[in-house]
Amino acid sequence: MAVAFPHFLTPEKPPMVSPSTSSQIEVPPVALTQDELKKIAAYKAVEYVESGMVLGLGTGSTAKHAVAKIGELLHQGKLKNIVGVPTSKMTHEQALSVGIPLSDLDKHPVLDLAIDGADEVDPHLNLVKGRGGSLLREKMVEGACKKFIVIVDESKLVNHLGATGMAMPVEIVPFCWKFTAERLQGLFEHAGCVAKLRTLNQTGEPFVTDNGNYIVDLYFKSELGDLNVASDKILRLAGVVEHGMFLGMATTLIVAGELGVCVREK
Ligand SMILES: O=C[C@H](O)[C@H](O)[C@H](O)COP(=O)(O)O
Repeated sequence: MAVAFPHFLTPEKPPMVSPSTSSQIEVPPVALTQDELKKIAAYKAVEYVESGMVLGLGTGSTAKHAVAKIGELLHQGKLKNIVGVPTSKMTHEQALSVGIPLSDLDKHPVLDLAIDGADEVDPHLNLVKGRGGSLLREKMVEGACKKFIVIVDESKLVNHLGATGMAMPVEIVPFCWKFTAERLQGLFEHAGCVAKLRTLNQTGEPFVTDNGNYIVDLYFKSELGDLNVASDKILRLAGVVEHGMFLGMATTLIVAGELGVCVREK
């Protein structure tokens, strides 16, 4: 499945020393860092960007590499007439700083392509997103795109969403958040769910999203079961704004790993 690294990335991967010049000692390549893998996936996704496109600009430590590369290509004149719709305040700032003209869903209700990272990706290209605090704007923007490319390093691949003991984020309104958190936990008692309000490390104050809401992270001890059923149950709860399961939305997955970069269309 893995394919060779594209030529523009080879400088990032130290060359093997040829046996003929190294007295038969082969020096193994230095392992790439997680950030280098994220950059490889992001740059691969940017190859899909064409002049004139309206782009959904993702959020996070992987998506930021794509935003930076798009800005660089615009600056070099290799891309023209790009309009970006950012999925967070942070991406809005970054996109402006690298010179990407911005718009929103009111002016551009249909987008050509979105590129964004994810916290988990399952074999059906379902995603968990929002561990960095963004999910609502991402879901709105990426749901309006004709093509949605997810970019990850291989550590994000899982067999089942939410089965790793990691957070499944749910954005809720601040009003009576304890009540909502308890009801969320109660929905998934069968899966040993524990619901925790996300707080800031320094102050212990609630983390506040770009939309002025709170996030409750759900932790499961066993498998969640049918994801669409779980999604419906969460969304039916008054007080919930959105959750971080992105089901059936991604059209393309780009994974970077030690063996290379792999592209999978849905
Ligand atoms: O809340 C953050 C977003 O959903 C990110 O896209 C997601 O958390 C992946 O972020 P990163 O690329 O930093 O791992």
